[in-house]
Amino acid sequence: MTALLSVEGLGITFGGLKAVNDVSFTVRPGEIVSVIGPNGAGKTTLFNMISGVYQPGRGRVVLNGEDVTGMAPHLLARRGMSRTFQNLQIFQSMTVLENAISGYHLKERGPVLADLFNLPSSRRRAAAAQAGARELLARVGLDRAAEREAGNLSYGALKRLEIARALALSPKILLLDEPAAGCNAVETEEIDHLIAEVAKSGVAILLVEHDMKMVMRISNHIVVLDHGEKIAEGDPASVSRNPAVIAAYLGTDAETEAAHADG
Ligand SMILES: Nc1ncnc2c1ncn2[C@@H]1O[C@H](COP(=O)(O)OP(=O)(O)OP(=O)(O)O)[C@@H](O)[C@H]1O
Repeated sequence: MTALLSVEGLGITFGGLKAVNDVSFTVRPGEIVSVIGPNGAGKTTLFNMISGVYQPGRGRVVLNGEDVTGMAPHLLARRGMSRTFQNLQIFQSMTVLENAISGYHLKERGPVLADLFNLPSSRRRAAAAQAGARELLARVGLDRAAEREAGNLSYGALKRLEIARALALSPKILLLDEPAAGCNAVETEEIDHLIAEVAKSGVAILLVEHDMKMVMRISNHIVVLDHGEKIAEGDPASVSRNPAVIAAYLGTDAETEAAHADG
């Protein structure tokens, strides 16, 4: 199957620091690809370039055959790219349902006058958004919490709500920035299942995550960054055995040990 997303030689420099340098990889429909690496490796910066938050200094982002390098997030959303952020972007004082509905408004902005005068077209859009939002809440296991204030949800439930909102855009690819950060083991497992289910439906998933157990469990493919460079990529088993990866996480002693073990 051909790539849905191609990242080609992407790079950016901040005041002389090559935060990301010449990084390339691809993501296919239904595939779960994770980007890992030690703190400061460049994961979030890479995400920000792919999702149009930062303008890359070098390289290209190709989505579904179209060069979308540096394209604004709302234009990427219309082309099928949706993302969540490391810090929750939930409206705490709104209900769970209202939060899910807000995802639809990102996509389906109708004419302002129609909304202002509450015309039938505007009412139809609102009803469709509400029905869609309820379906999404069922999909992420929050249907029974629809009328609750979002601020009263557990952290894991808030993370799932954020994924529901991103799914309202009917993405072809979903970028998840640390979806399990701050979650306990049970909540992480719920998010695991949700991500796997979304991928199974054909949506490509690109993930940045620190929880290594989760990454190893759910990823089809892993890209490893260190100091802005891609130092390895492959399936979970090969990446976890890779001496360069072990060294990046644990220091050079581990690299020496791994080299001895291999030799
Ligand atoms: N806007 C910015 N201006 C200057 N330097 C930046 C900026 N954003 C990131 N950096 C630097 O770029 C490097 C990569 O940072 P980045 O946040 O992408 O790493 P990360 O792998 O996501 O780290 P973490 O795992 O800690 O979230 C770091 O050295 C960071 O200090």
